[in-house]
Amino acid sequence: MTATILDGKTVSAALQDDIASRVASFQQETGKTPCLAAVLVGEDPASQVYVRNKERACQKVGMTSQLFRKPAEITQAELLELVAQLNQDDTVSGILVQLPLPKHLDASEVLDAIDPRKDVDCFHPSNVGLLSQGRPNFLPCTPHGVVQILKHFDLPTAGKNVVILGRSDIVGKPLALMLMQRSSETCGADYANATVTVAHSRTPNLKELTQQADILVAAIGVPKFVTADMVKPGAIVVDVGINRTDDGLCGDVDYDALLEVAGAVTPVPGGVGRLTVTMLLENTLKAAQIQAS
Ligand SMILES: Nc1nc(=O)c2c([nH]1)NC[C@@H]1CN(c3ccc(C(=O)N[C@@H](CCC(=O)O)C(=O)O)cc3)C=[N+]21
Repeated sequence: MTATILDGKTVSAALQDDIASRVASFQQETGKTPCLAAVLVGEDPASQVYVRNKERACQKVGMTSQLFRKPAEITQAELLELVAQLNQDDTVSGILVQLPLPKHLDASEVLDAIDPRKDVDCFHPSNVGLLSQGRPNFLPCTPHGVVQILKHFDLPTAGKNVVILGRSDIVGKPLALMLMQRSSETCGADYANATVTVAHSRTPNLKELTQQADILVAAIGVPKFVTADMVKPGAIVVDVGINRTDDGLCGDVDYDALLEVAGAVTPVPGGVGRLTVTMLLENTLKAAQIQAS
């Protein structure tokens, strides 16, 4: 078998066209332009790439973006002051504080300080709470990107066994919440109603578990962790990992080996990462709409 390649670039381009036309309508109706404020602390090279991709994507759909670059030595109080200022700024629709932050800073306190109406990452506890109750304000960007790829290729999750490797607050946990959802409130009934298992570093007999998965999502941050013997023939494999190794960028799955076993697989780069950025644009437009109403 040769797996279908779930190309995120096509999906992303189609969604960005749609977002661009809705940005244009929003501008006509309100005279305003959605604006993303990104805060980048320190010089982490991966973060610089991501933030640049986000700025470029904003431009592409007709939104504005403002980048606030701060030295790694910024204090907690100074960072909180910046967030407070962006909360107050009526020209700023969405606020993103790029993670990870330097160790001396308390990331939770900073993220909790973001106005929930501008929380385009969907990290604020009130937005996470609403998501868990099936009445989301925003959908978190990477999990929403995973769903958009599945949707584009007509791969519904309802009634499927989904195994998620990784329990992070950014990917594993919120994706599990979304896919186990009962009804159509989140991404539609076809993209909910899954039987979800979340596995992590303390899960025993991992291989027996992953072999049961109709849809396997890897979000653990270990290069090529998922090998061909862990995958049920014909399964859909979604690779959320982005690892910088000596051989270049690679995901959490052994992509080349999986092509022979899986039914479908997302590439890295050019897979989920593309959608993460696009769903951030979606949320920035949503934030602008919330604030305009
Ligand atoms: N507050 C916050 N929100 C985030 O959403 C957030 C974050 N912090 N910190 C880091 C992770 C990671 N992330 C990615 C963004 C873009 C690509 C992306 O553009 N990927 C492209 C290019 C990859 C590359 O060239 O490095 C691709 O996969 O094709 C990937 C990953 C957002 N994150």
